[in-house]
Amino acid sequence: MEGVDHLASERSRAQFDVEEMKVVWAGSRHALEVSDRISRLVASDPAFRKDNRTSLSRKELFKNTLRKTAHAWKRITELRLSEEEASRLRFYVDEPAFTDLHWGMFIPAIKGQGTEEQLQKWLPLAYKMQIIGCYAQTELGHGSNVQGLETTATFDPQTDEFIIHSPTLTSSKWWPGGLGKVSTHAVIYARLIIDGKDYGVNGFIVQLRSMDDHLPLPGITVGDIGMKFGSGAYNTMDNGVLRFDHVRIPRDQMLMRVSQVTREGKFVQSNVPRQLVYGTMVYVRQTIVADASCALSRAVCIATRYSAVRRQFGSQNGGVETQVIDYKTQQSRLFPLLASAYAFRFVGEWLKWLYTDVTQRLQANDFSTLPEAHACTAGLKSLTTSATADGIEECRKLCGGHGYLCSSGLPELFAVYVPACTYEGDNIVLLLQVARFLMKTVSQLGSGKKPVGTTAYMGRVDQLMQCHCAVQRAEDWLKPSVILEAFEARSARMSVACAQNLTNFANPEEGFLELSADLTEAAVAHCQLIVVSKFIEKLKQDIPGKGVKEQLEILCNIYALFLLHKHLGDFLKTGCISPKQASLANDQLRSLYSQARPNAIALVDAFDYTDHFLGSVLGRYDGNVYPKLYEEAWKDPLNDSVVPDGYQEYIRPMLKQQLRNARL
Ligand SMILES: CCCCCCCC/C=C\CCCCC/C=C/C(=O)SCCNC(=O)CCNC(=O)[C@H](O)C(C)(C)COP(=O)(O)OP(=O)(O)OC[C@H]1O[C@@H](n2cnc3c(N)ncnc32)[C@H](O)[C@@H]1OP(=O)(O)O
Ligand SMILES: Cc1cc2nc3c(=O)[nH]c(=O)nc-3n(C[C@H](O)[C@H](O)[C@H](O)COP(=O)(O)OP(=O)(O)OC[C@H]3O[C@@H](n4cnc5c(N)ncnc54)[C@H](O)[C@@H]3O)c2cc1C
Repeated sequence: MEGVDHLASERSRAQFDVEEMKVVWAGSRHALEVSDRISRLVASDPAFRKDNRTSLSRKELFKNTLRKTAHAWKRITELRLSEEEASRLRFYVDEPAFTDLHWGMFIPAIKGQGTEEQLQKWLPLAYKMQIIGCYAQTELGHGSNVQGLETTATFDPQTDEFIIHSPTLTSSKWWPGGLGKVSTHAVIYARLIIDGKDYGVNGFIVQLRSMDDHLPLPGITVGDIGMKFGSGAYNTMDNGVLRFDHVRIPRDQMLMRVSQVTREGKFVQSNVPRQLVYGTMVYVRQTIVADASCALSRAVCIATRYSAVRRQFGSQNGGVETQVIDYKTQQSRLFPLLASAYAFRFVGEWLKWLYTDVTQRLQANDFSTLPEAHACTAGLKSLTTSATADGIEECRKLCGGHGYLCSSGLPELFAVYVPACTYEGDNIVLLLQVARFLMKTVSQLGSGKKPVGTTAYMGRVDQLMQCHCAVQRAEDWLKPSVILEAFEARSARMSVACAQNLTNFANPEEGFLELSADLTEAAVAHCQLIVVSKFIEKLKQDIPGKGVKEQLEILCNIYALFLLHKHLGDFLKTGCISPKQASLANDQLRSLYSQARPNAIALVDAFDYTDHFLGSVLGRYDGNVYPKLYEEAWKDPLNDSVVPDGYQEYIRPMLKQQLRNARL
């Protein structure tokens, strides 16, 4: 029934002020106003339709993306949207495109690694999209091992130029988004060679295509690397391959904030750490954490609404059947994901603050917090993207068979999202960075150097190695101090155990390789502690609105106790809690699911997603699922004709053959 809200009774059960929760989710009243206005603007513009995406060929899909990005840019300029509004518009258009890399990596790379003169020259062009750029770091042979990149930038003192060259097949740039067909320019990463000496990997701005006819400039070979996972999905993006044959660029196109090359060919290292060459990755990893909460909340919104609509079993005497959301198994799979979406939102907010703080410190030549910022962005990127990718797939299963239909929105969401576990650093490689940071922290404990920030708890290692969890009744698990102590003790004990095991190896690097699986588990424990503690910190703030804080407390406890349940082996093995306390935690978790149940629909409404953005028949705001599923099926191109194309060639002869055989 059109116009009827099938979820109205669910909404009426909510025990909190949804409008105020929307403000908490958005981050501020202003952010909510902008998001709400821009999402409706996109949803009401037919140029941003996306319901036919999965049935287009690659070429049609790509051209469609070009059309949408051009239309988006037209609207941004016509309406004179601010940077914040423009970025919300691109987000709600919801189609991976070269613009993600232009705004998300090319511009930040120049901003972070360019000198003042370079910013003045390149940024105005990039902001007006008079040039389009990408971030070309990864090569066919090396992605994770950035030090292993092979592209060379050799200084020629005769002409005051760098010669950019791809010496081997494996040195071909491979993967950069926006490179294949669109970008006119790239920030490329290459080994700096002066007078035969290798000064390591640095960034260079290189023009790739003519500004007149878009043809590759001499010495440049460039193209798309081919179809990727899933129909539609990430195939809107032109991930590319790029080779250089002795391409010359002026010396002032090396990004020179971190290191410089003088006219005479002298290499000069600034007083900033070399690791700032990796700064763009720190920035993007931070944005990816915030994005994880968006992708997960979207899947959870679809699965929650559908779980309230869907009914199976349980009817007596012809009465209505049970809503699947009322099954405890459904709740125990769905509600931790709902809680995770909120948890990732808040840790993303905090990480943004951390990134801003480290950036300000760097400007004042204070580099002390850079290692922590690197560890936090790397670790949280890894943790949240892995959980989100798994969570989207779980949401598909929570929707039963219908979740497998493209019209559920979940297959495409999964296909677009899952590479987040790989890009911007493979998740295991990033956890190993966190583990290195933790091992360094543990090794310095006796030296009098006090750990700070997210490792401050390690300063209480003696107490954490011995403490006993105080839980006696299930409700004791609701105390934030109890939860924090259990997570801190688990993390500290796992790190210390790894550090002790490492001392059994004569060569520490060999030991690190041998113990790397344990080390990644210690890193996960540390990162989960960060997420739990930032959720708890968030709840210490003044949060207005009837019942809003109470709901967030329930979600925070669900998130923490779900992790405890999932990683029970860690907690028991390290002796942080007893089997009896584990069982009490489980009792408490069940009770929390019952408390979340009446609020579930309102908690996903608080994400404030339009039906256009969700792109899901199952997740419709009005819950009118079945008629729309039925309608959608008839729109499939296969249903354009009643008898399928191919009947005459293949089906009919087969049937006739069977008939002949039967007569014989
Ligand atoms: C783009 C817009 C994004 C918006 C997001 C919103 C929505 C997104 C949706 C769609 C868009 C998707 C776009 C995807 C785009 C993808 C882009 C890419 O993938 S770009 C390529 C990324 N590549 C990587 O991440 C490579 C991974 N490898 C590395 O980072 C490193 O090289 C390494 C693994 C860390 C290197 O390890 P190694 O041991 O060899 O280190 P060294 O180089 O020797 O360095 C040692 C010391 O330096 C410290 N370090 C390392 N990295 C950093 C850093 N980034 N910052 C600070 N410090 C760092 C390291 O810890 C060592 O320190 P010490 O131990 O010596 O103290
Ligand atoms: C959709 C997508 C978009 C991308 N966009 C860009 C872009 O715009 N620009 C760009 O420059 N790059 C881009 N990339 C490349 C991306 O950054 C790399 O693919 C990524 O960093 C992983 O590197 P790799 O491919 O070399 O993986 P590998 O390192 O080869 O990983 C293969 C396996 O080896 C394991 N492994 C590797 N090293 C270690 C180790 N030290 N210890 C234990 N295990 C290890 C990994 O865990 C993984 O299981 C993109 C990739 C994708 C998929």
